[in-house]
Amino acid sequence: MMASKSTRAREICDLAPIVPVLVIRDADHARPLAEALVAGGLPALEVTLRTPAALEAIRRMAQVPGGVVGAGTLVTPDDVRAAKEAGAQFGVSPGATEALLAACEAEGLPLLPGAATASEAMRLLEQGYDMLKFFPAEASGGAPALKAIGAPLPQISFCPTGGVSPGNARDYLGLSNVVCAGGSWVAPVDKVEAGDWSGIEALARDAVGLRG
Ligand SMILES: O=C(O)C(=O)C[C@H](O)[C@H](O)COP(=O)(O)O
Repeated sequence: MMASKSTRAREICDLAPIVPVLVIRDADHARPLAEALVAGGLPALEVTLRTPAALEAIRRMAQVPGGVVGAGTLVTPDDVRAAKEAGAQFGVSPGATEALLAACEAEGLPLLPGAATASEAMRLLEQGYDMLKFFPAEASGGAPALKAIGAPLPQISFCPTGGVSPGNARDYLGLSNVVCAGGSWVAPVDKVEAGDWSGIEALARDAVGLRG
């Protein structure tokens, strides 16, 4: 049995029930946004590499006490190197390729790799990863699908992401193979653009209450 390569990713997923998935257009929003989410009880933050501001946002969020900032949307080895250089403490990818896994291992960046099927999850398990992102969660069958995958593969844990909302998060968080879930609803674009940091802190607090 290979040693787990997911030890650090699992620790990060254990920090809170929800990992905010962040799309940041203006790096000036990064620090107050991270402070609001951390204050609300969500310390693990995933900044998607989907905007030109993302790497600068990671740099700034990495300065926020109590936060653990990661880079999402890792697709290529160049993404991995850029994320690491910006100060990301973990990475998240929608799927997994040999090149991506090798780059994360070479850079020492803990990775939460994406899988949507039993075969994808089994291939990652063979390579030492037992904490995975279930993506796209709702489109792949939601909590019933993840529960069914977990029956024969109880040694793999998941962070479902994609379509997770306050309305369905409890369905996922109640599964024995779910450690946390990812979601963008805790940082809605209108609140970020308006600088409504207290509103975002309140959304984070509500998200923490989804477990239990
Ligand atoms: O960009 C990435 O790295 C992704 O993998 C996609 C995100 O995880 C989902 O877009 C979040 O989904 P929503 O919470 O439904 O908005």
